[in-house]
Amino acid sequence: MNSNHIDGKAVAARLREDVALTIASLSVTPTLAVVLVGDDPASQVYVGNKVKFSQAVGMNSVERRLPAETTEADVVETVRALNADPDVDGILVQLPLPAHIDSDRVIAEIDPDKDVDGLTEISAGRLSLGKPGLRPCTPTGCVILAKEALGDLSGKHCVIIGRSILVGKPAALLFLQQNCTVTVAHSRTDNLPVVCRGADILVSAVGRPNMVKGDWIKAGACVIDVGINRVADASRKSGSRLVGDVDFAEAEPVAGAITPVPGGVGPMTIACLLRNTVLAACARRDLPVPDGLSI
Ligand SMILES: Nc1nc(=O)c2c([nH]1)NC[C@@H]1CN(c3ccc(C(=O)N[C@@H](CCC(=O)O)C(=O)O)cc3)C=[N+]21
Repeated sequence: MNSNHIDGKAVAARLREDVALTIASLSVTPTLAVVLVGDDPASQVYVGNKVKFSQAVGMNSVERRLPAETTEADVVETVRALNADPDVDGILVQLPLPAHIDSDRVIAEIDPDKDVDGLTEISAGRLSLGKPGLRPCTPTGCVILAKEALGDLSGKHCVIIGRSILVGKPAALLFLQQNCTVTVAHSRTDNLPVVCRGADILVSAVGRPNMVKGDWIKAGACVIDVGINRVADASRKSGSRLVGDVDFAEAEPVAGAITPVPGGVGPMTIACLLRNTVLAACARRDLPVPDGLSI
């Protein structure tokens, strides 16, 4: 691995180790519940990984697999039962849900104190107000990786491309909390390459393969690539491969530090989910934030 690559797999493994050590020191075993509706193969892989890693760190894992034709009312009922179960610390409803189900309605049912995805209105409000609460996993992973490369982020200009509820917006608030100067750019931003060239930290969360070019990047900048895009590749047995939003070949020689895809932000998302589950387990019992899990 090149010296300016940020090794998300290694940082995630370290975070999972910290999670495992924390769990070993607690008098309770945190429990993560995952709700999966339907049989989208990509979702099955993520859910499988979540279950595998939660068990590896010594956490209990509960799965609720429901058929694709499950009604919205039945999914809501499943979430309510997990809310009411005192042994369940974290609830994740895998997205996207089948088209006949309103995911906003389902997410609104999740007890905010068990909302390990940080997606409820209460969690978003707590983040926005700077109050304690559960933060979305992917943006948290971005902050941890930027700190891995740069240390203290105070005063850095962070440009985020993308304003999604899942990544862009919460990332802006989390980098602001790190005392960054934050710019949120998006599809209507004028002179996007010029805006990006002002960034000390460039976070791309768009979902367009190879969109961010080398000349969009300030020399020495830290580049965090959230995009996970599958593109055709006839040279692969599978016929495809994953690429980020950043044109890696162009960006790598310019950047001071850069996350690869795969092996960058993706593994951090799952590690942060496990971290959130431990944080939820502690907060629900009025225990302090464990040493080693603060960022
Ligand atoms: N409620 C909810 N919360 C989520 O956080 C959520 C979700 N729904 N639905 C699906 C997306 C997608 N997602 C990923 C997590 C890890 C990798 C990951 O670890 N990727 C590996 C590569 C995996 C591969 O090779 O296929 C990597 O980037 O290195 C990818 C994608 C979480 N999501």
